[in-house]
Amino acid sequence: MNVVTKQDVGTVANVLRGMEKHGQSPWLDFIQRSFTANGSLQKLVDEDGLKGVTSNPAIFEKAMGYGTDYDAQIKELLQTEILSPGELYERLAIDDIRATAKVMYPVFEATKGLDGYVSLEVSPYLAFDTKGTIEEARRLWKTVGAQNLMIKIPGTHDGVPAFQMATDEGISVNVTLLFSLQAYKDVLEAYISGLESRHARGEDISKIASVASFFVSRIDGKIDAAIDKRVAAGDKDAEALKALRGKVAIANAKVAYQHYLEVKKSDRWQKLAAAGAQPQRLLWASTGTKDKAYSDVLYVDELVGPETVNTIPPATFDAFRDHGKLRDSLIEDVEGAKHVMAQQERLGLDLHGVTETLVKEGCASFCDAFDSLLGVVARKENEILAKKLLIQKAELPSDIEEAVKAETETWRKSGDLRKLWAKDASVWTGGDEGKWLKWLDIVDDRLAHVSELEAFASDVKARGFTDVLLLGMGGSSLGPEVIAETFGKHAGFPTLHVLDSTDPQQVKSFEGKIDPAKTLFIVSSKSGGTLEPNILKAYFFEAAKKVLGDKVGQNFVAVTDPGSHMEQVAKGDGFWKIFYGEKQIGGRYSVLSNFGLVPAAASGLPVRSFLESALRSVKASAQSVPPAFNTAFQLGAILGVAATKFGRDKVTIVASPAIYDLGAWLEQLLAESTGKIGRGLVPIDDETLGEPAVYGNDRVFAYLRLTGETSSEQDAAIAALAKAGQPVVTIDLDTKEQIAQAFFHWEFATAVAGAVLDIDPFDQPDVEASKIETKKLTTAYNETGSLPAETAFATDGAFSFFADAKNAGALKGGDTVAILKALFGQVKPDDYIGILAYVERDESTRAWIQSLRLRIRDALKVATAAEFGPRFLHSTGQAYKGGANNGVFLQITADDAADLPVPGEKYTFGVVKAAQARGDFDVLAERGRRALRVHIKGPLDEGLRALSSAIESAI
Ligand SMILES: O=C(CO)[C@@H](O)[C@H](O)[C@H](O)[C@H](O)COP(=O)(O)O
Ligand SMILES: O=C[C@H](O)COP(=O)(O)O
Repeated sequence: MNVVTKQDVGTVANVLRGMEKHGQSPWLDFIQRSFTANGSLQKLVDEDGLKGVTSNPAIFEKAMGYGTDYDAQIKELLQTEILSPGELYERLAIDDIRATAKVMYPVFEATKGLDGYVSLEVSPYLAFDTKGTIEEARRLWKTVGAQNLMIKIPGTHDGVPAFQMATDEGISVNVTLLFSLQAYKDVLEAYISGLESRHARGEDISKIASVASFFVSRIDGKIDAAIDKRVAAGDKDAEALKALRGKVAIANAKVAYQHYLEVKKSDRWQKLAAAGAQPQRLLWASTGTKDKAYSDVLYVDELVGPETVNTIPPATFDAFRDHGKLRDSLIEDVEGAKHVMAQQERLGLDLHGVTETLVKEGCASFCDAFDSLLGVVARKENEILAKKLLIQKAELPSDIEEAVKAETETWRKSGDLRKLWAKDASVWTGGDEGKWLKWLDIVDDRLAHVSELEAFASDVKARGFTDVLLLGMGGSSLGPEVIAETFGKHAGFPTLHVLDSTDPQQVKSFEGKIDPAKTLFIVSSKSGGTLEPNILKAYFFEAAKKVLGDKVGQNFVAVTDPGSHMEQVAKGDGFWKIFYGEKQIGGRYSVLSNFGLVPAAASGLPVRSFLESALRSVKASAQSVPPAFNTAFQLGAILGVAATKFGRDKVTIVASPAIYDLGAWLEQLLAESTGKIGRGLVPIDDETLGEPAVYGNDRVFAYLRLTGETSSEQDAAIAALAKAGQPVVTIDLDTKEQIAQAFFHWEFATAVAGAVLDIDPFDQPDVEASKIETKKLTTAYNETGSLPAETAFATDGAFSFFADAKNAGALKGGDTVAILKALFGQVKPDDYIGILAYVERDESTRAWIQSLRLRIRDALKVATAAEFGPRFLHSTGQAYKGGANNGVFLQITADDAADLPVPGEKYTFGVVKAAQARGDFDVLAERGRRALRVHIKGPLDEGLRALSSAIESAI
């Protein structure tokens, strides 16, 4: 806009100034930071008599989306605050609006509140949301805090009630996106009603200003196009149609203005006017000429009239200054305008339909502009924050990449990410998903209460505990385990151990690691009813009581949901503290709630900065981030699309050695969330990478890479896989602390993948099924003193083989190698093999299972899962039973060298573990899975060695 050139001064500005004499105020449909800052806006006020400014999402997109005007402030804000792109945009926009309001304030004062306004629009995403609109209008009104502000609200069916409420509350509003006479009438009615209700309460109505932004040129754009089409098609009314070209928009505006004049005369209005009310002026918007065949000032020249505003885009402003003409055009030939309106109707141009379409398109195009604006802000934010955020890189074959792009665009158009944040279950199956989404807000919530956790940490330190032993399963143990394994011991704090097994040997080993008198026990169970933490609590409580006597409870802390059985137990047993979880968060999404934070604090992890790191991830996935820029969404879309459209359902998790245990947490999240109703993602964790040749076409590789401590073998293997055309997503963590970000990132991605898979990612129906089977068996044991008898279908030396009738039939029998051959012979390409070992999980068994799985993978070229029972029952077990039937399972049980009693029960830990294995197998069989159980008699290490060599011979 050439407003600052010298020769313009005092010469050609008069036509704009002259508008005032005709009762019309020229406003500017434009905002830009540099334009305000360098005095250009002031110059328009001084020289052209500019009386107001409007903005909209498209205007801010142009202002912020290009150039560097805002970069310095973005950097400055991000240095001290953790903001989402939406929050960042708002801060920038509000500063612009405030600066503009300051420039316009003298006009506001001089015109006694008639002019001098600057408009700020509510988020375009709220155009069909009354509640959201009024809330945002209130918030923006308060935050900007300028008398000469107008909040812009779209005049949609849902916007109008919000506008009425805002008026009633004393907020000045610019109602935008008005195209039809009827919509305008509704808006004026709402304005009057809003003023009336406020006046009836005795409140001042004289300070409220309002304009109704009636869009002009877009009407001609649509109507003219329809005319041209019909004329080209040889319409019989071609001449009459041609005569309407470029006429309907102005006629429509003139007729609307007549309505304004009539209402002003009404008694209703007169009463309000007497009480000091200001009329709601019509504001002509969309007044830039689009059709080059018309005058470039058509929609200014032809709409001049008293008590109106024209918000003019910069180029039109310049053009009007140069060659605009002033006359009272608005009230000229009103009959002619009515005739045009009647003609368009007679000729079937359907102005009604056109205006409805224009409202929808107008809302959609403001959303598009806002998406693009927020995308730019998100990109700038990512560039500035750089390594403070996880950095995700996807290397995808082109067909998957295209499909992910299409999925992204579907989500952008549907606004489903905003629905996800609004906890709208329609994003998934429309079931009760909305009740399980508190994890979206938990980081903010915990940060607000972080001082409680910090106080707990100092108390733990002060009490001088040497160890913390957490007793829990799945969602209650895996997050704490990642924290323990990743961060190790913090100086001055106890060492954190996590016990999630009923294997008697494993329980004993943990008991051996601690001194109960100097140990803080954290009993962790969301439901409070899970068997394992209850019996582990019973065991260690009794053990600790032996040394601590009546004070034993003081060494125990519970983390549980309010009202649970565990809460009662903790109260009854005089636990030192009870920390509560959130009922609206499922176990596997609970790591950033007290379930992860309490053990983290107890072990000395600085929870505040951990949570602040997590908050960065929350903000990076916020509802304001368009899907293309939301990396957690992208991850979820890749996993969902790769599984549903390309048969790549095995998510192979690779993690740098220092953060290796993230995979254990992640496999629960992915498997339990998605593996159900015959579909889902199968996580493959900790399977050392091989040559590209050992993989089929059923995988996606997710590489969690700690940049300072990478493994060159992993890097090379991943590079080779990407080169070979395997889909690879690499997520770089700059610090270990960023596992906090990874937690939220993956939770969000999993929720998205669940939506793509069209499942409920928050239930776990099949985990419950095996819990029920186990319960039946332990109850039977308590009643009869033994587990129900079972018969092996074959035995061979130290091995006995068990299966249901169908599996036993398929495996036939014979010696160990023959049976194993029959089992592995059933494996097809794209299947996976699960080794499910109910033995102590220690270094040597982990090394054993790892080497076995790799031999199987390399021989059969299928994915392998290496799991320990009963731990995996609360994790991947869900997918094995509920997901696709593409798993082949070898369950391993063994005689326990020694057993341990469970205080207060007839059954022992060994019995529980046996019941769990049998319950697990029964459900696998019942779900038609290919499965075999091998039981090892005698010394475990010998049995495992013999089993390995038999498997070696069988594959
Ligand atoms: O509604 C107001 C002012 O109240 C304007 O900012 C309005 O949004 C703009 O005039 C239009 O969006 C511009 O429309 P167009 O020139 O793109 O058709
Ligand atoms: O993943 C959850 C486990 O099944 C444990 O559940 P819980 O925390 O209710 O004891």
